[in-house]
Amino acid sequence: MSSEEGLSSTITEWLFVSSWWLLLPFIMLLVVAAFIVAFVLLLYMISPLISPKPLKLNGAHVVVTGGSSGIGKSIAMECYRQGAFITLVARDEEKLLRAKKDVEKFAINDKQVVLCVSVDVSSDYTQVENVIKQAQEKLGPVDMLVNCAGTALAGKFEEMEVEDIHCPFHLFSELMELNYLGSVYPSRAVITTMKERRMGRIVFVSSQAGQIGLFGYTAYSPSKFALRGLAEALQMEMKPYNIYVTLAFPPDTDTPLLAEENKSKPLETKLISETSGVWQPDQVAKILVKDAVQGNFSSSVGPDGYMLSALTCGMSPVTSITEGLQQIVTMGLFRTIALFYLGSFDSIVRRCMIQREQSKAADKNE
Ligand SMILES: NC(=O)C1=CN([C@@H]2O[C@H](COP(=O)(O)OP(=O)(O)OC[C@H]3O[C@@H](n4cnc5c(N)ncnc54)[C@H](OP(=O)(O)O)[C@@H]3O)[C@@H](O)[C@H]2O)C=CC1
Ligand SMILES: CCCCCCCCCCCCCCCC(=O)[C@@H](N)CO
Repeated sequence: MSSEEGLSSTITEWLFVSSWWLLLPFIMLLVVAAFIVAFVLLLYMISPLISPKPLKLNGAHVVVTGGSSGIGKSIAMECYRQGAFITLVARDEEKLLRAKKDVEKFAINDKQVVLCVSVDVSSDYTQVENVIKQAQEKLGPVDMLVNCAGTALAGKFEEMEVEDIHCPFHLFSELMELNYLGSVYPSRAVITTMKERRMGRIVFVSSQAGQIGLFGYTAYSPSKFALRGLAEALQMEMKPYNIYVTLAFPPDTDTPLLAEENKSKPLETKLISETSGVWQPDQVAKILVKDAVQGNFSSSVGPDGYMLSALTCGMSPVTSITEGLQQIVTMGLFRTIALFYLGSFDSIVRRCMIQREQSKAADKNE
């Protein structure tokens, strides 16, 4: 037997006798995996085309409504720390001046300025337009607007603000006016210049209660959900002009507003909100500013915030490949987890109701 014959018979033997084809599924799996890896790599290669160019805060003019307290003040401090010029907008002038002093502590050069303007962002568009004009004259065109002025009140639907006979739904319209229109007006006032300059950032501060409707937030949640519609529509209009919109969803944050809100918060709302904990305004501000600078559409805080944003992304714009891939992969898993959360929220509500009825019955018996 020649050596050639020997070789071919070994090959035939290997092909037909040994069970190499058992490996076939694994080989196919490998090929599929290789394709997926190549696809993801390709996506990453084109990602700079999708992701916006980061905004340079150094020397930029940042307007923060609600900048005299809480989250807004922390946002102003964070931007100042990165070299920005700040305009603080709120009503109470004394509070504004105190906040200005706090923000100025974070200066990184001696050219930086903090300007205070007192206006109600929700009552009259012309007034808002005028103060924005004044601010632009003093500190230059607005590079970033943060709409943070807002308020909250929790309570049961049928128990809120019935004492005002002229407008029984006073609270509902008030929250809509401040939280929604109070963000529309300043945004409208800065958008023309931003479009002309082909640059800018607009931030809306919604809430986790703007992602899910929660017990006690029948007035508050809608005012925060409304911001999402505004942000999505505005982003689609503004993208070709290189203007990026960020919608932030903070969890409970340790501010004067939360303290005030807690005084009258139903027990159900308290117990449900505890799920995602209480955060510090500095933590929230740092994340928000980073996302706004990068031009990310949504900004969330903490693991619950992350899950909630991935779960409720819907048709909102995607600003990075990583974000899109994460949403695709995690959607089903997060919905599964969410069902357990929803079950536990329902049982909190039921338990509180039973407890209330029992204590009512006990009171009657006395
Ligand atoms: N704290 C929390 O748990 C969370 C808060 N948020 C949202 O974050 C935003 C800020 O909240 P937070 O920092 O806690 O609140 P604060 O009450 O601490 O600050 C609110 C700021 O808004 C200003 N403001 C209120 N009404 C008006 C108005 N009509 N015109 C102009 N400025 C106004 C206030 O100043 P002045 O009264 O002098 O006008 C103040 O500077 C709100 O939109 C809130 O809904 C979202 C999620 C969680
Ligand atoms: C996978 C699914 C995860 C689900 C997690 C759900 C967590 C729900 C927590 C809701 C907290 C609401 C905070 C509202 C804060 C606010 O806006 C007011 N404090 C304003 O003052």
